[in-house]
Amino acid sequence: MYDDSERKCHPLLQGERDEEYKNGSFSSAEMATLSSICDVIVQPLPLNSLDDHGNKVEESIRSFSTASGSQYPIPNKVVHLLKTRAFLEAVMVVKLVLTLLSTRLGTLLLSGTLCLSHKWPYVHNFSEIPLDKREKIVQKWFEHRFLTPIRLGFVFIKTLCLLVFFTQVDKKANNPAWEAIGYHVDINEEHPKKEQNKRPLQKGMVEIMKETDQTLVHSLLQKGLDVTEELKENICRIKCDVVIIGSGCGGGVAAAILAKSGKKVVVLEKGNYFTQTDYSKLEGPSLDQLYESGGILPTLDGKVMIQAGSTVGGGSAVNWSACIKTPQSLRKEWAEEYHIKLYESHEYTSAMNKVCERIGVTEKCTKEGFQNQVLRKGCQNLGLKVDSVPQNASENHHCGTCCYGCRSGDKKGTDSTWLVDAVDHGAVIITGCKAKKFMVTRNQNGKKRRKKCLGVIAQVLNDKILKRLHIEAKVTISACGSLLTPPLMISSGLKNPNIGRNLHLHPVAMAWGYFPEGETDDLTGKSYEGGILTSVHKPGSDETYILEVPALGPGCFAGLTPWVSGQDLKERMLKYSRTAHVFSLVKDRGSGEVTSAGRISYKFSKFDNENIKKGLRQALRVLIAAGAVAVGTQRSDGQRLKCKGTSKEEIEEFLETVDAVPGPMSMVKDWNIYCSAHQMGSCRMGKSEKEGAVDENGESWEAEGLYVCDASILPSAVGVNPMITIQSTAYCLAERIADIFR
Ligand SMILES: Cc1cc2nc3c(=O)[nH]c(=O)nc-3n(C[C@H](O)[C@H](O)[C@H](O)COP(=O)(O)OP(=O)(O)OC[C@H]3O[C@@H](n4cnc5c(N)ncnc54)[C@H](O)[C@@H]3O)c2cc1C
Ligand SMILES: CCCCCCCCCCCCCCCC=O
Repeated sequence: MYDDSERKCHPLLQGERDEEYKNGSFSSAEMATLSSICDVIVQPLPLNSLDDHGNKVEESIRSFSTASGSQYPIPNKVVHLLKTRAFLEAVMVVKLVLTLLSTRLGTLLLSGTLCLSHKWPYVHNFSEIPLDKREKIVQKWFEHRFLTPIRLGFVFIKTLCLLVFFTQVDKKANNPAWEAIGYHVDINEEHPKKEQNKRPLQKGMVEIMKETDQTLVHSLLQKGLDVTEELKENICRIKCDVVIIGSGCGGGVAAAILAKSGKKVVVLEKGNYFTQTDYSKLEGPSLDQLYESGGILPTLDGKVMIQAGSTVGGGSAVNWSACIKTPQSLRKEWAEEYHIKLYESHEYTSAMNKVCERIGVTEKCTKEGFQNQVLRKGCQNLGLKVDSVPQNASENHHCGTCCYGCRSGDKKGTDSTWLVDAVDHGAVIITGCKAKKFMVTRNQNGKKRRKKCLGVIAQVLNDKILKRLHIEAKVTISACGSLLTPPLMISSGLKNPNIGRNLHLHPVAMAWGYFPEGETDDLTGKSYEGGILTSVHKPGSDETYILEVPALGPGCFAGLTPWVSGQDLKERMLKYSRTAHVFSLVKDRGSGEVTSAGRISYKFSKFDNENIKKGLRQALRVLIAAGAVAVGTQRSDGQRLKCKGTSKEEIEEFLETVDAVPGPMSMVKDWNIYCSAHQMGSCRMGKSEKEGAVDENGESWEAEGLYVCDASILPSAVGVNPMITIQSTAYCLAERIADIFR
């Protein structure tokens, strides 16, 4: 257990909150209904219901079996997440479900005869119905083929309830369910590598959350910035050569290259700055503080759960360290089909080499974790190619929690590489600072572009500071990532039709396999231990899927697990530490749109569905070949197969039933939720303003002096983990911008 005085992590990453959770716009009746739905999702079971076949049941399992999702503050935290993280329609469908089920008539409408009894008043509210009947009602709605918005409301409640239940922690950073599911987090684990410099970016850092109206200007002046204050308008005006919005893969590289070229660079980052000594390894607080929308970012139809980083270092601070160079075939495609000659140039090859060198890419880790062992063993047993995945970390890096920030300090995100170079050359990073609008005017000389960008207006994310920042710069670079660069450009009045379109997600379908301790001794460790993504199966150039393994903490694992009954969910979670996931990632031809923050629509193409199906079936074959005793998919009906003693024919028969099923909003009985951690293409490069939002130098076709240096400019989906491609592209564009300056 942890003694608070010893706690060594950032308060924001510790998790527990003292203040009461308010219920917002939900009435007490609706809160009672929500609690009774959470009571179904995480269901109190009879004491010996999770018996391990008569063996002595550990006390932790007994208390896990009786635990309920209705326990305070779980429903209240669900409401808090809905209010703070969900898009409007999600809140509306949940509100509709709760309002209806809080009345007898509404419950009758949604539940039919299951809400009737012989006792007065004969028709009951949902929260008054016995648990077994409530479970039947929820099961019915999960497979209801009509009124699918109502089903989506139940799906959102299920996902949030499970995420909260398995990620909430007490003041000692403990969760009562973790012992039962075999999960353990030691937040006080010493850093194997004594960090040389506690906060390597400090000398260039202005952290808005630590400033006040009285201190901000002084802090900015101290960093050598040209700052003037306009008291009447409450504006703090900063002048610099280059302002970069976003400190992730693209922004970090651009900041380093341009600062090194002698330019005064200001980086705006809406997230906060955390270093290895701040990270807690706690899933809940880390999702909340280090991820866009707290890690809860579904597409508008609920079909894809999206994750993107939002902290200093952006995605590179939370990603899984896979460093795969841009495939030669893709470089050829981008050069020939999209006419982006950069990608067939030596300039780009050289940039990739410099990027790999700067972020310390190593070829092969010394020891693989459980899930990567499963992938490797299954591929080898099937005679499939399986490669090691280069990492931007040392070869003996096995922290396993890079997805919550690398506490070992071994992973080389932009926060410990490119941004360090930038501040070493005078760059200033302003955190907790959200760009709201580019300052765009008509271009007087009108030579290059109709408009000209003069800089950016930013909001400080600290309600104790009333000032707004106006940053004037010769060059403005948007590096907000594919989900947020387009909304920023659109809210600044830019109209190029490619802005916010052609969004690619690399959709991921997950398969799982269970490997009981002691039954497959060659597969050691637990699902959440060791290097996250160190092996990959790439079937071949004509295929457009790859197989890899994910990092899933208990909350995300449970949130993605199909819920078929309270008993089944708890039985599945008891197997958490020895359940391996293998995902199939598709180089998508389908695409989506993101024209305002947090509102993402996306459509799978027929081609993508075919490849998802192929990849998912192959993932299941790999899991079976690795020796899983049971395998399954994330399909809503809990699609699975017991493998022991199953014949090849039975396996193939099962695989025939595996498909790329639609999402929860589609009018089908069985649906699936996919995932995405790679977003790209929503402001793609093009050889004309018809074909792209920016030109081959990354400059907006509409506004002179406005550039984009993030994944949004990529012409299409990459097909492999994109970090090297993004950083190398940013490297080339920043060098070109520096040349323009020269
Ligand atoms: C969980 C996860 C695992 C991944 N694993 C890998 C991997 O192993 N290998 C790999 O190659 N790729 C991986 N990726 C993908 C890779 O990290 C991303 O593709 C990459 O980080 C995208 O770079 P970017 O520059 O486009 O944006 P990001 O790196 O996302 O950076 C954008 C930054 O801009 C900030 N921002 C946005 N809007 C504003 C605003 N208005 N004002 C101020 N700041 C703003 C955001 O807070 C964020 O910090 C992973 C991604 C995730 C989420
Ligand atoms: C509340 C449940 C949210 C669950 C989201 C889980 C998202 C996992 C992302 C899986 C995609 C992996 C893509 C490859 C990442 C490495 O490059």
